[in-house]
Amino acid sequence: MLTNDLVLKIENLDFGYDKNDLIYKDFNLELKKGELVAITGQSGKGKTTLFELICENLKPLKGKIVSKKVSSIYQDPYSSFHPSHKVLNQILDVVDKNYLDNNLNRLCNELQLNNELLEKKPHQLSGGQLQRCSILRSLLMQPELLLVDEATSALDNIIALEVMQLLIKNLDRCGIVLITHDISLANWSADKIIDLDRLYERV
Ligand SMILES: Nc1ncnc2c1ncn2[C@@H]1O[C@H](COP(=O)(O)OP(=O)(O)OP(=O)(O)O)[C@@H](O)[C@H]1O
Repeated sequence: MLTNDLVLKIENLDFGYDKNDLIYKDFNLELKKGELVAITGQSGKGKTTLFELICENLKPLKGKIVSKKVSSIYQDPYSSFHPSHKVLNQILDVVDKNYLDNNLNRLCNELQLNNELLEKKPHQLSGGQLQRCSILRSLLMQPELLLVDEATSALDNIIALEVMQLLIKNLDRCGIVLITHDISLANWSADKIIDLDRLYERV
């Protein structure tokens, strides 16, 4: 159980795909509602692996991970939608109807999405449009922990900045773990940066 404002607690985590080659060794992380932690590091350092562990797709070799309600936004939005169903149906399937009725228009405006796009199937949208749909769905799910994996890299610069601002605006409701290669984005947005190349924390 997580108390108070904590949305994620990782305690003494050991993990490696090979137990003789650990990616995480005695790793600890606590995140509260309202906080954004950025995970940076070169390719292959274990950023995606951390998300897989938090989502319980992988099991720690040692230690414990506890989180509140998680939603994820991935780099490739086509991987988060079923190709043969309309985007809107794939949002309706996972979102509370009352919350959707009260928030859909506001969020569509903020994400610069028009309703007609939601009536289409994923492959009929551009990567950037579908990514904004994926962000819309995640926010409508009212997560307490939002995992964001390079989600703005498919968007052009201005929209990427606006989307990051929108995510940060939602911080009063959740905590965010952001994977990024963009050090200036990490510096600008994060309360804490974990650099997997060095595994040190800066507050
Ligand atoms: N299913 C798997 N089985 C075995 N090894 C894996 C598996 N998935 C990833 N790895 C290895 O674990 C290490 C960490 O991979 P991970 O995908 O977490 O890195 P990353 O930091 O997210 O990289 P990138 O920035 O390229 O996405 C890499 O060396 C990778 O080859």
